[in-house]
Amino acid sequence: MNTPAATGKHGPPPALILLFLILAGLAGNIFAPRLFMGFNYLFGSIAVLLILRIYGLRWSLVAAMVAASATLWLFHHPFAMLWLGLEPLFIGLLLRRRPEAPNLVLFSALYWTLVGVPLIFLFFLGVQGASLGGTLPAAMMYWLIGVTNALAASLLLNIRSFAGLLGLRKSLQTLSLRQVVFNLLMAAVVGPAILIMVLNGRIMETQSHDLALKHIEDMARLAPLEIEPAMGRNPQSDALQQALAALANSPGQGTIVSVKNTLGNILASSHPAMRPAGHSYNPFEGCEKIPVAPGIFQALPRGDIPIPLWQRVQRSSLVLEAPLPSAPAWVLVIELPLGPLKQRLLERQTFALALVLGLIVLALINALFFSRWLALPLLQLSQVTTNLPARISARARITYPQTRIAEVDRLIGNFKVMDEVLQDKFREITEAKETLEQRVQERTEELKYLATHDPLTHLPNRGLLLDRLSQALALQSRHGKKLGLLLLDLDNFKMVNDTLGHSTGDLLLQQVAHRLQEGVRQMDTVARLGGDEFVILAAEVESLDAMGKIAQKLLENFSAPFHLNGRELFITASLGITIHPDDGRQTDILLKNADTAMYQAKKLGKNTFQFFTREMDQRIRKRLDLETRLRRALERNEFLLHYQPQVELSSGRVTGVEGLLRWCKDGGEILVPPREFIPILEETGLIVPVGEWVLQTAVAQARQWELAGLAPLQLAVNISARQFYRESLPEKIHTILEQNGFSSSRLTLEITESILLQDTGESLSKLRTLKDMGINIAIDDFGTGYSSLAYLKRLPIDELKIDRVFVEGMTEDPKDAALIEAIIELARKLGMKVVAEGVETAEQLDFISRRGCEKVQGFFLSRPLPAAGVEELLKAHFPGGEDRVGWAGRRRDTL
Ligand SMILES: Nc1nc2c(ncn2[C@@H]2O[C@@H]3COP(=O)(O)O[C@H]4[C@@H](O)[C@H](n5cnc6c(=O)[nH]c(N)nc65)O[C@@H]4COP(=O)(O)O[C@H]3[C@H]2O)c(=O)[nH]1
Repeated sequence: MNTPAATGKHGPPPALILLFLILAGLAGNIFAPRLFMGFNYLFGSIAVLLILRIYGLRWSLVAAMVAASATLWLFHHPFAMLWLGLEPLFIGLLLRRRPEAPNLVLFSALYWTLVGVPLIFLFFLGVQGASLGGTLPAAMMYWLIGVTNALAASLLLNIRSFAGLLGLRKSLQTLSLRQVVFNLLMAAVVGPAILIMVLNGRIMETQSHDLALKHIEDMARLAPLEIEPAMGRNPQSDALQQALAALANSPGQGTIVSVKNTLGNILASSHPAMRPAGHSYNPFEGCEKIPVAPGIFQALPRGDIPIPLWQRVQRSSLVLEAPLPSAPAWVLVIELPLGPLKQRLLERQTFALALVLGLIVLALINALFFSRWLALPLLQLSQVTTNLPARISARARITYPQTRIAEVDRLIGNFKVMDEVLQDKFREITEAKETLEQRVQERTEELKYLATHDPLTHLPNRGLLLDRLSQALALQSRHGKKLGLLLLDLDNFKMVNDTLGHSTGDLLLQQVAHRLQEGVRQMDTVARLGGDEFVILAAEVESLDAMGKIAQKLLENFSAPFHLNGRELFITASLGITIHPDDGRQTDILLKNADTAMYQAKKLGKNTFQFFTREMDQRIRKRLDLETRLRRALERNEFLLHYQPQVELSSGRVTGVEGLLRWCKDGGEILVPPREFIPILEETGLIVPVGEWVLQTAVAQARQWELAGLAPLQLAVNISARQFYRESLPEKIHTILEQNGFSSSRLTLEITESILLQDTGESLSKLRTLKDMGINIAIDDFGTGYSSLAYLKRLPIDELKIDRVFVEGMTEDPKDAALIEAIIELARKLGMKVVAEGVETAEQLDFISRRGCEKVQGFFLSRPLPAAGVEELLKAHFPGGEDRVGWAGRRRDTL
């Protein structure tokens, strides 16, 4: 069924409810309780109106027709169907027009006033020919019944459990305060008014009935007394006629007093129409004979007459038939028409009805106004507070309703307070939002800035540089000028960081950035690539010369000292320059070229600048190639150790060997000299695993020689800075010594002075650990570093190795000779041994030995040899560890 209701989930099915309501409507009109005066209470329209609200107009019209069909029987005319059927149509149309105020009672009152009552008048006056006096109360009665039914339907819809039973949809389940107030106010008046009216009607009816009964009983008592003397033996006598007429006149108009025989023929009658005598007379003809009291009956016109009950009652009479005591063959018939009595009653009833109707109309007006007065401020409040947050956020002015109802006024007051609080909160939120947005914007700007700038120096970062570079390249290619990219790297910046701390390093970088910016043109870009690398993008440069001048100027900017945390620091930089379009056309290639050139500048002794050249590129490529090959060399077993003997001058014995790394092809042919590949190993960090391999191999070899019974040798192994600073170095050495069963006292680690420069604290503790393990420490290339000699005092050093450069020049350069003498003297005084490196000639050997140097090492005595070579040498010349064959002496004597 396609009805608007049918939403009840737990109640009976909607179709069943509808059917029930239709039948209830019919029953309400069939079993209409009698009120008074023959009026019945037709309450079928309650069900019809319920159907109208729940199932809509169509079904209510059907229900109205079904319910009104009962009036066919009640009024014996189909006309009533019209006014009963029109009611839901009228109300239904009004409901559609005013869905926001579905006031059934008001709409019903309007219907009955405008349509129902005129139709009733038309029907009773026009069709049935009833009197106005009889129709008026009927019209008022039907008005009252109609409005009361509408009120009952409305109240039923207001009752929660009833609404639930009917399975009302949500919109009907919620109640309108105005409606409820209206209904209650109406019910408070209509209920008692109708009740009083009905009771009053009933009482009056009973009274009038009793009065009529008393009349007829009185007459029945009086009649024999009056009649008998007058009748004699002749019923036709005038005296009897006069006595009957006198009797008939006594109770009131229209009473017929007759005497008839047992056959029912009139003998005498007060009514002239009954005469002449002999007519058959039956007062119950065409009537129902209703017993009222012993011997007294009501003659009520039969129901098949097409008039309503109240009209039939008006036309009824009370009839008494009793044989005369003195002449039992004669029957006294008294017919008392109830019409005049009922007429009087009707007039009084009409008055009462008019009063009640007036009262109800007043109640209706009052309920309408009162409910509106009560509910209006609430309605207005609900309207102004609909979408309150949105209104507040739109800063809309809210005009709150005013009322004299204290509770509602308080509610409105609460809303106002809430509104104010919300306004405040909203303002706060808005302000907070604005602040937040501002912060987000600032932060976004900051992040944008950070994404393109270096936070330390505030210079453009690599990203921004590349961006500007590509823009500049695009512009440059249009107007044909050159563009220079200068890559600047600070010299020994790591040392500043390591020795003076990172914050000083940062300060230096900031000052460098400042100087660089001051040293370039406005149109140029200074960027920081990271670490201590800066790039200057010099646009529109005329020539290479101009570029050189820029580089020179930049370097000169470094001539003044930097002031860092109260210290003065001189720092230099190395610059690599590349030119667009000569050296390349792409950003990454130009950057790489500048880097290559800078690297070259470093190699050339730092504090200088270099232009990029193709050869540099090739060299770099070669180096890269070397690096790649070196990475694989360890796995491929391409490393090898050579050992250079060290000879003790006092005994002429080979007392030690220095392990030296070689990179060989399969056949043993040396691939790259150590001085070329070892720095690469150091730079790449490969020196750490390779150095470990060296230690392992050298120790294993020395132990092998020991086991082979060769003279015990002191094994010297070079340790690079990276290796030295590895935390695990002592443990590693310990393991290697352990694994090979080699004494730590036979191992000498050669470290360079640069190691000691880096972190004295750490190097001291590490040296102590190594020393405590029994290992000897030698300072390699002594004299070439820049360190102060103070460390010699603090550090546990056993040996100084005089660098080859001094030995090389000592025979020609007295300064070298003096230096060597000084070193030997210094070592002796500090309790250290001295080893002279790079002794190539007998003269050098002689010079050195006369100066008191303990040990020598050099090509003059022996080049670094493969392990087998060392073995051969030892076996051939020092079978018992001594130079029994005078090898050392001969070597000395060869020159
Ligand atoms: N012209 C000349 N040279 C002589 C003479 N006597 C010795 N030499 C060379 O002088 C270098 C001595 O080693 P170094 O000063 O420690 O200098 C070493 C050392 O610093 C480093 N090195 C070599 N092997 C290793 C190693 O296993 N580990 C580490 N970290 N560095 C190593 O490579 C440097 C060069 O090693 P090599 O080329 O083997 O060069 C060796 C040796 O062949 C001589 O009379 N005349």
